[in-house]
Amino acid sequence: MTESTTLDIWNPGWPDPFRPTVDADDEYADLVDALREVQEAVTRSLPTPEAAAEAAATLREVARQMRSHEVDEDTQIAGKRWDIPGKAHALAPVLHIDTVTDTTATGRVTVGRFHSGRYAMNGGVTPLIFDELLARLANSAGRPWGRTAYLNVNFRALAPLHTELTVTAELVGQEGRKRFLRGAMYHGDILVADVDGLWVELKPEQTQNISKDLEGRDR
Ligand SMILES: CCCCC/C=C\C/C=C\C/C=C\C/C=C\CCCC(=O)SCCNC(=O)CCNC(=O)[C@H](O)C(C)(C)COP(=O)(O)OP(=O)(O)OC[C@H]1O[C@@H](n2cnc3c(N)ncnc32)[C@H](O)[C@@H]1OP(=O)(O)O
Repeated sequence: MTESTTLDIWNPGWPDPFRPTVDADDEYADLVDALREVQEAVTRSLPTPEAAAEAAATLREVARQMRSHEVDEDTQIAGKRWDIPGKAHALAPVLHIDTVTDTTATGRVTVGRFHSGRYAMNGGVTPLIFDELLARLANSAGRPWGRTAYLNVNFRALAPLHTELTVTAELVGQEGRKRFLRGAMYHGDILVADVDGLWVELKPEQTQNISKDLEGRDR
């Protein structure tokens, strides 16, 4: 094994982003945690053909079970649990939102190899994290719902895996329906990425499909 491949073999001392704190009796959140664990474990593995075939059959069986509980998008839980990091959506990195004021928000995120480019966070994942925190701020403090119009992300340094990163967001201006936000991601003192984003307040006819999604939103 080369030195580079040993760098990212699972280390029990790393923070574990795949098991966020949820109530033990919160079965749905636990299901999504389990799915995150599968995503990470599959990503990290090189199973034998037999083991791969066995795992594929097991996963297809789980998919079959879940299809028997299928609901429409208004009713699904994935992505709508505002009360837990990652909102119970297995693709989204588990972002812990610590503070949201009228004009600022902060959070923490740790990603593993599922979200890796190569030994660092994939460049498509960074905007997902910014979108989550900046959107939460853009739409907080009683502001009517707005939609992301742009997110201009600058990648300043590699974002390490298995390491807690801090994320900040700030509302820097408002002009009519437009809300301008800025955000940054840090590894310790190192600026990893920053972002400029625009949220545009929706017109009444644009909100028809989302009112149900907003139920349970804390702010
Ligand atoms: C994969 C991981 C997933 C994790 C998922 C987790 C959860 C998800 C699940 C459930 C979610 C739960 C709740 C969420 C509920 C709903 C919301 C989700 C929202 C999104 O996830 S969203 C996705 C990305 N988002 C889009 O899909 C936007 C597509 N787009 C549009 O919907 C329109 O485009 C819109 C509305 C943005 C504007 O359209 P409009 O017609 O209302 O606005 P209009 O033209 O009047 O412009 C007004 C003024 O904004 C300026 N302006 C507009 N756009 C600009 C731009 N790009 N650059 C510079 N300026 C711009 C104009 O220049 C004008 O400026 P001025 O007034 O000064 O002239």
